[in-house]
Amino acid sequence: MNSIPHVDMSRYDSDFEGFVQAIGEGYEVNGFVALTQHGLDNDIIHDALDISRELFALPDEIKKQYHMPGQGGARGYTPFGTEIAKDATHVDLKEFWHVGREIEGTPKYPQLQPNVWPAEVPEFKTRMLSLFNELDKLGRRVLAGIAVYLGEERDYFESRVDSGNSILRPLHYPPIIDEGTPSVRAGAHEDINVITLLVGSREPGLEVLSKSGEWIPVTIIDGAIICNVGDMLQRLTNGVLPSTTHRVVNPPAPYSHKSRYSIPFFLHFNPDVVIDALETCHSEDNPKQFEPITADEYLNERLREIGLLK
Ligand SMILES: O=C(O)CCC(=O)C(=O)O
Ligand SMILES: [Fe+2]
Repeated sequence: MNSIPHVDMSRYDSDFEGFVQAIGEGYEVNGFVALTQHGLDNDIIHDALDISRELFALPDEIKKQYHMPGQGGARGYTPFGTEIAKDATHVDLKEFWHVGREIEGTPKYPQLQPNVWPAEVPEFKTRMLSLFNELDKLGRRVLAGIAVYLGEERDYFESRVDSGNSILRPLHYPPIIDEGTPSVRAGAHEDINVITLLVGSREPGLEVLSKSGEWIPVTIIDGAIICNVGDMLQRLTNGVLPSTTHRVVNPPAPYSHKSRYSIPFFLHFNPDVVIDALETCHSEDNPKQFEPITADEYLNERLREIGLLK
């Protein structure tokens, strides 16, 4: 692999079978693809990135008012130097805000906490929710392709993700002041969730670990959306679709003197979904590698490991 494969999303409507093969094979080999012709309005992406720049430019004292300790960083602000990649020794060089599914009335799952919005940046709410909804829709199309690739019905994931604990994460990596820091912008990790859709930064830094153990810089066509497999989908497929390790390294100058902004959308299962290997993904020769676990239990276990839940 010298970068990640590109998958043309317009084939979803024009050639679904072709789309299924392209996305399934892309994931089986790399765990990472870039989606082109995805139909997502560029203005929605740019408006969300612009407002996240405004948000992170607020003074720390203001941002910290929106930090909700004890909730696993599930909503609102998480300050610089809080998250640490699993098994890492140094914290990541980033701050972020978590937006969850916006729910009207009584939530079906109490695990989905209400959103927290910054009073100082009123448009943050509408812009983030429009990006959340668009990425949620796009993610479900990707999942329909994956379901068919795995020999399941096209709508296999629908009832399992429709009220999921999905998270939109505007991220800010500030300029690197101490060039000798042992920390990196985001230490090597795998995503916890089902799939991740990533919009934003075209600045260098994001790298994925190939099967042969080399770090490959992610280079993509402008406007494409990166989409990768998370640990929950890896468990569901008994490793057939790999959750690929990735990181964001500190770039060389002049990029190191500039902030980096990106917005991943972590698509999650509904909290009560039991993640257990699909029938098509295990056999006598390929026994189950993972114990069944609910999405909610698994999420909490992983949040403890990365320092977001005590
Ligand atoms: O900022 C990026 O490009 C990647 C972020 C990421 O991998 C994460 O937040 O899980
Ligand atoms: Fe990630």
